[in-house]
Amino acid sequence: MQVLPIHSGATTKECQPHGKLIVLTGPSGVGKGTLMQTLLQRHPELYYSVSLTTRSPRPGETNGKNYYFISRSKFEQLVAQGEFLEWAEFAGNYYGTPRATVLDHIQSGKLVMLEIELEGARQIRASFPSALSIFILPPTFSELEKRIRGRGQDSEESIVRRLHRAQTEIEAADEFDIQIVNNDFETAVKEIEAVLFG
Ligand SMILES: Nc1nc2c(ncn2[C@@H]2O[C@H](COP(=O)(O)OP(=O)(O)O)[C@@H](O)[C@H]2O)c(=O)[nH]1
Ligand SMILES: Nc1ncnc2c1ncn2[C@@H]1O[C@H](COP(=O)(O)OP(=O)(O)O)[C@@H](O)[C@H]1O
Repeated sequence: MQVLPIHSGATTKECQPHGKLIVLTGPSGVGKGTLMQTLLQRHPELYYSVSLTTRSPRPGETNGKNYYFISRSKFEQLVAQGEFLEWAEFAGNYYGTPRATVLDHIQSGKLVMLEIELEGARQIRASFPSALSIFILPPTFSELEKRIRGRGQDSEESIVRRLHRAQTEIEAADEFDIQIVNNDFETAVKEIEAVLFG
């Protein structure tokens, strides 16, 4: 009689490849979006989680690519339904990370990238301790202001709110796993690549 082997140890679920959650945070204008774009171009295997926001699209922004642009009432409904992994209000608008798509992609073995502000990054640290968080710092505060103004896409009111918030955000840099100064752009990309890919 043939005896069937008894399997112990890992379940089927545990045998599946597991991805990782990577959080990129830092003040507005520091270069997070530009760094992320470059990383995605160079590493198409990364999965970028497109957030939902109540902010209006900037010229050139596309629904579903940069953000999903939705109304405040829709956003609040999704919050009530528990659809966000994290969410926060920033400079008068809501921003949030869709829970289901992110968890699905981690489960399927992807490196999932979030580009989010401080409060959301703190929520991820609390609810997802295995996530790796990277804080992007400007070389100086005046360079940060130069970048936000140079981008030329925000109203004066919005710029002032972002700069005010930036001071608090920069003070929180040490809460995160890794700090990278985005002074020379290419150096900063290489430093993030070293963190992601060893
Ligand atoms: N908490 C949270 N913050 C987000 C999310 N998506 C974007 N943000 C952050 O919200 C802030 C404002 O984003 P945005 O209006 O696009 O302005 P920008 O970062 O100055 O270009 C930035 O710090 C983003 O990183 C999200 O899903 N959750
Ligand atoms: N290392 C850098 N040196 C100079 N300018 C930069 C650098 N990184 C990004 N920038 C510029 O700074 C501005 C803000 O960058 P952006 O990616 O929109 O920031 P964030 O997404 O953090 O708000 C953009 O005009 C971008 O081209």
